[in-house]
This record gives sequence, structure tokens and C-alpha cells, in this order.
Amino acid sequence: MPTLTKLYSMKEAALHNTPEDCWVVVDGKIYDVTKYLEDHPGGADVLLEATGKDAKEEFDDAGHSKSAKELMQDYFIGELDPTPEIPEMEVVRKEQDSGFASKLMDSAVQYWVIPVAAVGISIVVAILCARRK
Ligand code: HEM
Repeated sequence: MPTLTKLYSMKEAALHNTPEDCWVVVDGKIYDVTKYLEDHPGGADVLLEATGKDAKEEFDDAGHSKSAKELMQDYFIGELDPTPEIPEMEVVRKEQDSGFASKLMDSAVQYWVIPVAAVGISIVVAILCARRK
């Protein structure tokens, strides 16, 4: 059965960087270690310094035991959202794009006038020609 894992951006995870509220990211998984800070054998500072990034390398370098990895699961709260965040510049560009698209639509509507007028004129000419005969 699929489980619902909460997804967070790195930006959101990075906000939790104090002794009162500390999240660490290890290999894309997010752990709320606030309650574990004082008990962490590697020290609270190590965990606080590991916030705001994926600390997989530092975690692996510390050579954590199997039991440490099992203990981690108690603090698991979610995963990093794999969807890349759209930078602000692109958001602005997208808005501009939609403005451009709507302008294009407006002018496309105006271009209807030309073929409709052409058809209308053709009909009038055809009627006049038919009457002459
Ligand atoms: C939920 C996350 C974590 C848990 C549950 C955890 C748990 C533990 C445990 C149980 C130990 C004792 C040694 C062992 O049994 O392996 C330990 C040591 C250590 N941990 Fe963590 N740890 C976590 C995250 C981290 C992170 C993110 C870092 C680094 C950025 C880190 C750095 C260290 C260091 C430096 C030691 C000391 C190693 C030594 O003195 O030999 N830990 N940790």
C-alpha cells in the first residue's frame, strides 16, 4: 500500500535551524531532531551546523552504526520535494508569456475580420454577377 510521505523544499527545511526547532536532511530524507539534539553522541552543534543542506556526506563520514540508522527512523518527518523550484525570474517570465499569449489571442480574434469580410465581399460579387447574366 502506498504511504503518504510529506514533501518539503530545501528552503522550508532550512528554516528549522535552531536548538528549539532543528531539521536535518540526510540523503533526501528529512528528520526533526529537535528532541534528539541533547542526546546525539556527536553533539548538538554538529546537527545544527548540518541544517540547510543535504548532510549525507557528513553523516556517512561520521560512520554511523546500524543502530544509529535505525534510531533515525524515529525522527523521520518527510522527504525533499524532487520538483525543482521555479526561480523568481522564470515566474516573471511566465507571467510575461501569458500576457503575450493573451495579446496574441486578442489579435487572432481581430484577424477573423479579414477572412469574414473577404467571404462577404465574394458573396456580394457573386450575387451581382449572377444578376447581370
Ligand atoms: C536523525 C539523525 C541522526 C541520528 C539518529 C544520529 C545518531 C548518532 C549516534 C547513535 C551516534 C553514536 C555512534 C553510532 O552509534 O553510530 C552518532 C554519532 C555521531 N554523529 Fe550522528 N546521528 C544523526 C545525524 C547526524 C548528522 C546529520 C551528522 C553530521 C552532520 C552526525 C554526526 C555525528 C558525529 C560526528 C558523531 C560522532 C562520531 C564519533 O564520535 O565517532 N549525525 N550519531
